[in-house]
Amino acid sequence: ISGIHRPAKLVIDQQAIFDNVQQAVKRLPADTVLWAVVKADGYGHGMLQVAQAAAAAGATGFCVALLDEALGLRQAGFDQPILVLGVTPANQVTLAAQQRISLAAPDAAWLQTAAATLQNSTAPLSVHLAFDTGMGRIGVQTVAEVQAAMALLRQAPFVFDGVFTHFSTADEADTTHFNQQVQQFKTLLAAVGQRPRYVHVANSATSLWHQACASNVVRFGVAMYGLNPSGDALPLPYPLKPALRIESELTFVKQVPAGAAISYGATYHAAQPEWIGTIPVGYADGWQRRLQGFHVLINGQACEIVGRICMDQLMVRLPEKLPAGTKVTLVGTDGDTAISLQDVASFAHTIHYEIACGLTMRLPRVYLPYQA
Ligand SMILES: Cc1ncc(COP(=O)(O)O)c(CNc2conc2O)c1O
Repeated sequence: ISGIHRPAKLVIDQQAIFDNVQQAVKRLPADTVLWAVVKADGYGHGMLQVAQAAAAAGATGFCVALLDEALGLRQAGFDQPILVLGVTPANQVTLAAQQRISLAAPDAAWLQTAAATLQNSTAPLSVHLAFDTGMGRIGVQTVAEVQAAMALLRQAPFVFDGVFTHFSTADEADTTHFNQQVQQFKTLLAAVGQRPRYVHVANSATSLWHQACASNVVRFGVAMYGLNPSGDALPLPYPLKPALRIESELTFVKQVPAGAAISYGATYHAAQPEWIGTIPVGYADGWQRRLQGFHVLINGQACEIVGRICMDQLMVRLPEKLPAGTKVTLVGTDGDTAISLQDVASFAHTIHYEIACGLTMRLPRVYLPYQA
């Protein structure tokens, strides 16, 4: 049930997605392609609409986390290469083979089970062997494990399409761990022998701040949404356009006397007679309770969120009496003030990835189209 009868929405600017991808494609090293990372419903922005704009801007493939997300892209008519970055249960890989979806292979044991699952499959399974070079999540870690996997990979039912790794500190100024991962990647890559078609290591941060080693695919996620992978730790080498705004309206306005309590737990008391506005957004929309004390923008002014954030509503202190229906900006620009997803994330002691992915489906998404 999306709340189209509620004045609250996510506005996703597909032109920003298009422009961010186009800028990145222009900067790709020779013989390198960009695959758009559209997992988690496009980091909350809408998987299909992001995929459409990214492909129009030059993305030649997609990365997702789950086979189900890949199937969603295929069902929507996307025919490009799709790589599932997470571990798909090895006994459920038949659909991937049938739908020409590439799967991450985490080790030889997985390959063994996948081969048994596919013994009657008419379609081969495209796999990318995952190297764990220091992310500590999935993949082979030693030359011996690479060799064990290679013994299975170069024969039916597999098409050995790629090897990849994932850097855990590419968005940090300290490059110690990053450099160790690069070295380990080179060691494991050497054990592969003849390289597969795709060799890839780069997330957004790597593509922005590092020369990706021996890699011919960039797995472009957070920067496509216009967000700095480092938060505000590292300066961007080129500008990115944030794609997401969150807009609502005041639904109720009242004046309260000094000492009046606001919201659950009566944790806020008006210090003097105050105008209080109610906004139809709450933690069930992903606007976390810990954002109490943060602010929204109304008529270009920051208005503090007062009292506990409810499931479906929150209250703010207004500078003056304002009519119900007054526009509210939770994320975006209002006059010469702005609230970024990073601002929200910082206040909530988290990262903008989590804020974006946490915006629930109850908030309707409105798309501003791109001009190719
Ligand atoms: C294997 C892999 N490649 C590429 C990306 C894209 O990274 P980017 O969005 O920084 O460009 C991710 C994002 N994975 C996650 C992002 O946040 N938590 C994650 O697990 C990933 O897990």
